[in-house]
Amino acid sequence: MAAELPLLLLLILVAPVGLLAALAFLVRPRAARIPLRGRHVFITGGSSGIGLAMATAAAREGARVSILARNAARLEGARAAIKAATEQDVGVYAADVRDATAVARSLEEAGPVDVLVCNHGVFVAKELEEQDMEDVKWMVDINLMGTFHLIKAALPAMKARTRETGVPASIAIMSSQAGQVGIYGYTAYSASKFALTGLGESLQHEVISDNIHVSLIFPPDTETPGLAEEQKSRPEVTNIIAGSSGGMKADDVAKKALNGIKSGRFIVPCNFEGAMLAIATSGLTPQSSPLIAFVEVMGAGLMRFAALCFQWNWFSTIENWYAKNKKNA
Ligand SMILES: NC(=O)C1=CN([C@@H]2O[C@H](COP(=O)(O)OP(=O)(O)OC[C@H]3O[C@@H](n4cnc5c(N)ncnc54)[C@H](OP(=O)(O)O)[C@@H]3O)[C@@H](O)[C@H]2O)C=CC1
Ligand SMILES: CCCCCCCCCCCCCCCC(=O)[C@@H](N)CO
Repeated sequence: MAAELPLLLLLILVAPVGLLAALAFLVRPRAARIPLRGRHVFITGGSSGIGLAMATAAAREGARVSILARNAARLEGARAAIKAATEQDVGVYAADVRDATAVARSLEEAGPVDVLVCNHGVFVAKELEEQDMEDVKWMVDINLMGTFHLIKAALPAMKARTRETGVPASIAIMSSQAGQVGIYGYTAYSASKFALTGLGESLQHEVISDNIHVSLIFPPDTETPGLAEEQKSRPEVTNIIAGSSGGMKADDVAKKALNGIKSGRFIVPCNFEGAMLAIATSGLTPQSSPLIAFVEVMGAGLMRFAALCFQWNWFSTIENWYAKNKKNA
């Protein structure tokens, strides 16, 4: 036994190092640094909440920032706020992401983009039975189809630009933790956000040869005008389950998002629960960091167990709430 002890210690030490070395060789796409200074960052939904926080932070880092949203007055308000905070002037484009022609026209006017942030998004939480099909379609049209319109319009010039400069570019897509796990009240919203993962994974394969990195960002509940509006009518059960992940401020989400973009991360979690969710849902997602890949490989079983505990808790919440409110009596 005593003779085997050094051997055992060696194995315990060597195995992880060997795994890490294997992962350093394996992980794809290769890690990249995507600078912001002096580059054109185009942010949809940049007039409010997370988008406005990202636009402000990017301007502060010396990027040339353009923002797109529908409401022209709110856009001008955002432009003035960013000017006051950073002394930088941003370009504003009034368009609805559902209108492919208007989106293309805005991108044409704004000029080639280095970092495209598809952040626009709408959400109304309701049980599907209570939700009108118009609202379902509205969320899918804006959150999913709008993102398609943007990427289709921006991609040709982005590719030409990376070919010309050799500097990597980024397409970032704002998802949500409700895009990693379906929860009560979010059938339509979750569907629109889960779909963005399929879009992003496939797109990353298609654009990697052009030195373009895709990032999917997964925030928890974040203090924004959008959340304040949502909370006026969000089902109580949704509030409780969404509370499993700690709320954040828009500025902190913006910082996490921009750091993820700059380091070319495919999956960008924003808080501790988000990091756990990312491991639990890592599946076949691209991964450029050997260290995070190591945590994913080692943590998989444990995170599955944690996930089952969360589901147990959520189903208990639902059961108790229905028992108390006699919904099915
Ligand atoms: N806040 C939260 O709790 C969370 C938010 N998210 C996601 O983050 C993103 C931003 O959310 P948040 O900051 O809260 O949102 P806000 O509601 O505060 O802002 C939404 C922005 O999107 C724009 N927008 C909405 N619809 C359209 C459209 N059809 N065409 C163009 N622009 C549009 C709005 O401008 P206008 O209305 O003038 O068009 C506004 O600038 C969304 O994708 C959301 O799903 C993810 C997780 C949590
Ligand atoms: C294995 C470990 C599991 C870790 C914990 C999981 C916690 C999940 C909570 C999901 C919260 C969803 C919030 C959606 C916010 C949003 O998008 C709306 N505000 C609309 O914008």
